[in-house]
Amino acid sequence: MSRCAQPSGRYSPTQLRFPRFRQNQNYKTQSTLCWPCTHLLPPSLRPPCSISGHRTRENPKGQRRKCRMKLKMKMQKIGARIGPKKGCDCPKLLLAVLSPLSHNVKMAIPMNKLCGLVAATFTPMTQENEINISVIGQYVDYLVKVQGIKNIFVNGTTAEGISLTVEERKLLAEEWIKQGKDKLNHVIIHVGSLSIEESKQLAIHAAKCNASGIAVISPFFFKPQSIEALTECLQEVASAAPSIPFYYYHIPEFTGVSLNVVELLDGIEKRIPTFQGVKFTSSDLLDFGQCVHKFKDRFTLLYGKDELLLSAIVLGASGAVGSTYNYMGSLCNKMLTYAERGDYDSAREHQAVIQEFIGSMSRLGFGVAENKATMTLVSGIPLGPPRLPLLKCNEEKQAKILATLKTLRILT
Ligand SMILES: CC(=O)N[C@H](C=O)[C@@H](O)[C@H](O)[C@H](O)CO
Ligand SMILES: CC(=O)C(=O)O
Repeated sequence: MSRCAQPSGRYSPTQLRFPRFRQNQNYKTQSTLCWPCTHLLPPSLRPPCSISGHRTRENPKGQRRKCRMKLKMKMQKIGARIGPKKGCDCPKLLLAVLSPLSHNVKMAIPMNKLCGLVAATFTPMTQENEINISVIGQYVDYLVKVQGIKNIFVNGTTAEGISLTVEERKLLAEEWIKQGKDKLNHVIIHVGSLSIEESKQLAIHAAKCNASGIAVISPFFFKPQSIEALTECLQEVASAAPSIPFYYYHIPEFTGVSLNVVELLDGIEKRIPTFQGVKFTSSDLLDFGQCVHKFKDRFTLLYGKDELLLSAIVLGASGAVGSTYNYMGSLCNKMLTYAERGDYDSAREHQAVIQEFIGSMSRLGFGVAENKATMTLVSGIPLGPPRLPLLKCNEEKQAKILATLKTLRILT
């Protein structure tokens, strides 16, 4: 698993140990529009005269440099630069710039590529099942300081995103982004919904809030029956927020949509210029392995089964998104460090603890309710009960979870 550059350009001690992570130093910190494509910009973004320096009515003296400077400054405003054709991001950049939502929006290409561990956050609720945003600041600090987690995935499965109203989802997105500012590297907002229109609204909102990216699950009542149908659904949502990176969230166990991801990825950037990667929550390591093998240079491939992460790392996962990183992030970071050093015996020991925990939780009936109770037990942050249709984790189960956490020394 590779780790990526911090926005500041500095690296944390663990990240420095990862050779593939260091390669990412070269990751673009700015998006590039090539000179030939500058003429496709709207007139307001173009210099008032030809960039070639030819004399025109608007540019009687043929002032080439002055015009270039003006254009450069305009591009800087949207977080981009002008550069050579090689390595340019023209399609993405032009889409973002030409979008009606583009004013004052920074560019789609992430400042730093998403990798390493991403915690799928729980949604804090009061005992009355209302959203409780008051503990989100404390939650972010806990993730960063205690678990060494710098990326979050908001309003997903763990967060019961699908059971929340659009207004609640917007409020949560705003609060997580606000609290994560200058503390977290990436805040990805899940905007999937049964209604594509609702998804689009959420995507537009996430972009306005400066989310690091959006993710979308497949619709799951009326299901897309083909790669083409799924691509159209994703394209529709992505095009509503052309200024931010887009991730497909593959979770067939929940959506019932098990179309092969490797087939979906083939040529997807032509349909979705902001396509950035996949959050792959399935134990189909054949499909995942093929995705990595064919697309790792183009896309970010995040694995989502915490109990199988070590296998996914061996296959070349870019990172991982999971619920247990909320409270076993530091344990899992240690596993990654061992794996990166090539010490697979120690890495396996750590994966075994995680498997032991998830295995024993599964025997208890491990769902978001039990998971949420575990996070409350480990972190001390009151996260409250889940929402219906999920039932609260009862006291007896909580006692068993606590005992397991202690036996495995996850909680001391
Ligand atoms: C269904 C679900 O919530 N999957 C999570 C992420 O996608 C995982 O983090 C699991 O909770 C974890 O792997 C335990 O099975
Ligand atoms: C685990 C995860 O990624 C989610 O809760 O959506």
